[in-house]
Amino acid sequence: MDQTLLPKETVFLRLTTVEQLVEAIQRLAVRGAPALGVAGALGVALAARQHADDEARAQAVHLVETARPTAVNLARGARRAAALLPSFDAVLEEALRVRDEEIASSAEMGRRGADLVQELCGPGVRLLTHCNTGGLATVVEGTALAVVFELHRRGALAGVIASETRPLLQGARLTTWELGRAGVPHRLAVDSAGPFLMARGEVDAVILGADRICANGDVVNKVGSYAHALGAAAAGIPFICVAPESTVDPDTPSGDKVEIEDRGSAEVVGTTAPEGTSAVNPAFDVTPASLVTAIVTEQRVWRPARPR
Ligand SMILES: CSC[C@@H](O)[C@@H](O)C(=O)COP(=O)(O)O
Repeated sequence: MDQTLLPKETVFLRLTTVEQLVEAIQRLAVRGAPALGVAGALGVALAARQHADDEARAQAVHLVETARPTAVNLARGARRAAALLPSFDAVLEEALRVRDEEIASSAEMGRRGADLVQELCGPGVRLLTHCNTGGLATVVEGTALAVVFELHRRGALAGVIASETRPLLQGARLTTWELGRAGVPHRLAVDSAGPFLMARGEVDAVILGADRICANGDVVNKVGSYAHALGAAAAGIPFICVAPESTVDPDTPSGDKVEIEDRGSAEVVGTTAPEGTSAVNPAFDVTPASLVTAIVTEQRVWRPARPR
């Protein structure tokens, strides 16, 4: 589904070449870390079908792997599938396995995360989430939103505040769309309202996803996450990250080693600032492990802020 057109239009994309896939990833028609992992693996299947020549195929795989730099899932999914080249059938099978694993992980994260939120916050919980972490960003259900949906099914959720997520509004456009379809009570807030709403006692926990979790527990996620983490710490409420093991990157020791995608001026300046204004536009930020109450994966609940 072309995520840039939501919520106004639901248009399905049929991507048949590596170049089309890379373009869709770069303009965020396909986005979200686990979904990028699946897309990366499927992209290698496209490369296998498109190119008989080893060098051309390797170049196509490189294009897929590096389409966006921050979410570890993309390169990881592509490399996993590429290990089975040149067989198209074997690569496709592996790509579909990546997809199926993400579906299974979402279900398990939903259960584990909901148990944790209920343990930390009790009944009738009010959550704040950032960016979009539902089925659009994964395959089905999601990461942080899988927890939200599970809490809703359990009758344990009072409501969700979705923060807009400037500048591309994944929260305002996509999270509200997914919450609305699932019948989850929600309200939209501008990003900068988050810490104040927490200070005013309107939020019991912050819950969001990740694009990369470093070996020390630093969480790299959509820009704005760090401000919510600071707000949560000041308000004394939990800050919970939900992400599959495929987003945990033991090879990156800490957040300062991660390449943060800068998406350039145009999408920030838009039509509001004077023509010619240049912008700084990091798409992600780093929340230090010391501010993270818990990281929930399909396998464990990791509390990186606690001394080991
Ligand atoms: C389950 S997705 C978690 C993250 O990938 C999500 O929070 C995020 O930051 C996505 O960024 P995006 O730039 O929209 O791809």
